[in-house]
Amino acid sequence: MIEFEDVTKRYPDGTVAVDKLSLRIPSNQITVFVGPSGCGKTTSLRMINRTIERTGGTISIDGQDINSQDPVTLRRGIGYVIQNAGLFPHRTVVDNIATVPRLLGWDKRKARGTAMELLERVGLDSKLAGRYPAQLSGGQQQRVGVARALAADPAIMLMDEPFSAVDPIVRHQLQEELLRLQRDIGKTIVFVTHDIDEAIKLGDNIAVMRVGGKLAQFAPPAELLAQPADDFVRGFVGQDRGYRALTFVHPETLPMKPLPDELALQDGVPVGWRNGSEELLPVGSVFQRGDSLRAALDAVLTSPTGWGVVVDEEGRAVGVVDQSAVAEALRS
Ligand SMILES: Nc1ncnc2c1ncn2[C@@H]1O[C@H](COP(=O)(O)OP(=O)(O)OP(=O)(O)O)[C@@H](O)[C@H]1O
Repeated sequence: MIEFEDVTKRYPDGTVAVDKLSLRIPSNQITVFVGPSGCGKTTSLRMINRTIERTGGTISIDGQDINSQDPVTLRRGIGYVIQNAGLFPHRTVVDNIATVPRLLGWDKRKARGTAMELLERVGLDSKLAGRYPAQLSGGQQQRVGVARALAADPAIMLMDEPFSAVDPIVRHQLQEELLRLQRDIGKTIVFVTHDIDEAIKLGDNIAVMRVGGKLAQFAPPAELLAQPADDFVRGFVGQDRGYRALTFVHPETLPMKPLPDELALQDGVPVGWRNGSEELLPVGSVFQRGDSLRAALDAVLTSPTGWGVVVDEEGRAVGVVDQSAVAEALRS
């Protein structure tokens, strides 16, 4: 656990970036700092690895005050990922990833071996190992950044707007990959973003901050959406929080109907809707039994027939739900 107790940062010019911040960041989970520009997110994050020194209060990791540790040693045990990846331009991908293990004194072969494993783990082809950062796409660079931060197997990862500089599709992929990776590695991740949707998607807990470096609310996303602490949080979470909250509703009881004849299948996988002409209409989005009500609603809204298709883990259609069933679930 990382604990902030009355932590303050006053910059030399008098700016109070963080003001008496107290919170507990649980281990092995993703905690997201979110808030408007200038609210002190980055400052809070960087005080954890002491790249910014606090001016008041205490920060401890597993009960030990970080000021009692040598900052260089502290930093080597904490992965750090930033926007635009921050890769060393004159080092190849594999050498970038191997940076911290090499600093820790691992021999070159072992460090490179680990780097190659990590390359695969973050979804990159081993062929990219010998390239330089400028020869990669933005999304690939971010993946290398994540691999580099993971190389020494730190218990903690700090991520400062790591996916902000890539286009929305790549961003979505990187978010999915991070969640997949986290299911395997279970690190204590502290993630900074100004995007509430990203916070809701990734966070086990979300710390909403307001300008002046004050904590407005610390809660799991479902609670934040259902019970914003005040008007500031309500405004920040946005008008459509009711719709977003459906992400956390898992309707176990949506009545499913048998597959209608109009649904065309190929090896059980839905490929389109028949409507009397040669061309099939697109299926729309599909969802699985355990998915959220948001996914079910999306499926019925994007299906040209109003039937949302339910699939199994292999993507094979198992039934459909109709709009009235989803509307009923929304009311309950
Ligand atoms: N070196 C510095 N000297 C003086 N003030 C600073 C310094 N660094 C940051 N600040 C100020 O501290 C406040 C918090 O900055 P910080 O970068 O932590 O905010 P942030 O929430 O991460 O913002 P953004 O989302 O725009 O990156 C801002 O008012 C900023 O101008």
